[in-house]
Amino acid sequence: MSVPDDRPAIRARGLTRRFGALTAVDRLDLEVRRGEVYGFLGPNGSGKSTTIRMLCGLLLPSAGDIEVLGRRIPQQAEALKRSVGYMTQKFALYDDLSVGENPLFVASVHDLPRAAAHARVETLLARYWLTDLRRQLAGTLSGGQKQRLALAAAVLHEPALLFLDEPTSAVDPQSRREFWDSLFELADAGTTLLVSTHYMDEAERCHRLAILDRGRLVADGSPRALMDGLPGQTFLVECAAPRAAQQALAGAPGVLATAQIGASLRVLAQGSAADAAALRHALAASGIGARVEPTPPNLEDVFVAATQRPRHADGAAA
Ligand SMILES: Nc1ncnc2c1ncn2[C@@H]1O[C@H](COP(=O)(O)OP(=O)(O)OP(=O)(O)O)[C@@H](O)[C@H]1O
Repeated sequence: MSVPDDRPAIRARGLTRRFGALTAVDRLDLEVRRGEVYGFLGPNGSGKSTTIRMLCGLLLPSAGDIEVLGRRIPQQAEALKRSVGYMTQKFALYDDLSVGENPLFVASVHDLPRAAAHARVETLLARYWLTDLRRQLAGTLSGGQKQRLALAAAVLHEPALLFLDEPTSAVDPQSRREFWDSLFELADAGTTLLVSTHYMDEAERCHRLAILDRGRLVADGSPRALMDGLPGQTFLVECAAPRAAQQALAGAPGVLATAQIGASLRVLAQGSAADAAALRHALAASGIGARVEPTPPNLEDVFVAATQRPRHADGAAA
């Protein structure tokens, strides 16, 4: 199905999903352009999977409007089946079918003619480095190999739009990088991708992304725009006791957010209210000697600021 050029691949307005008393997704507005790699970043339970499942037509919204590839969801979800692919962190293929048999089975579900199915499966096994493993049972593959096979199955019917829900959470760093190279190959060929992740380096690779927190969209834009739009100044604090330093700075004037990264601490502070000297002073008052230097903001800072501030604002820590 072709989509008119001027229409986004995904548009959602006021998207909401309640489970009993819990509002898992809260009045979400979203727009994903055609051909872009769009990221969903958020803490555990922030509503990423629930949103993706509603956009795919797998879960009914409690409220709101969704349009995907020009079709209204959930009303026209059936008509979208052929244009959309879906892949989750959980391996959804058959452990006791081989690497070659799994995508052939998926092809039969999509009613692909036999000869075309065989040709397509060969192409995909080669593209995702699975040809030599074709006779191996899927259940015996490594995490990275399983994800490549799952990707092959998800794109078998050449969907215009692919949803990926934390696709790399069970794979090693090198496999994660290779997997993302494959995602960009798909995007270069015109596929729109919406991918949720916990990993900052993956989010940074997206063309644009949305940060979710407790079901709400708390920031969206390109990684660059989000970093440039961060209010205040970021500081790197290096000291022997970063945890104690974090506690000492938590209530200090002008400090918006803090996050311990390895042995150091990143601090987001309001421009005029706190500079390096003021932070050093606040630390010294708690008996902590530290090196404090301004540092360029990164996506982690954006994430911490976006997901910490509302908690301070309304006092409703999850
Ligand atoms: N079927 C369900 N019934 C009741 N509550 C649910 C259901 N599905 C999700 N939730 C709740 O909705 C909230 C959002 O969950 P969701 O899985 O969408 O978050 P997530 O951001 O994908 O989390 P994670 O990163 O851990 O996968 C959570 O509090 C979760 O417990």
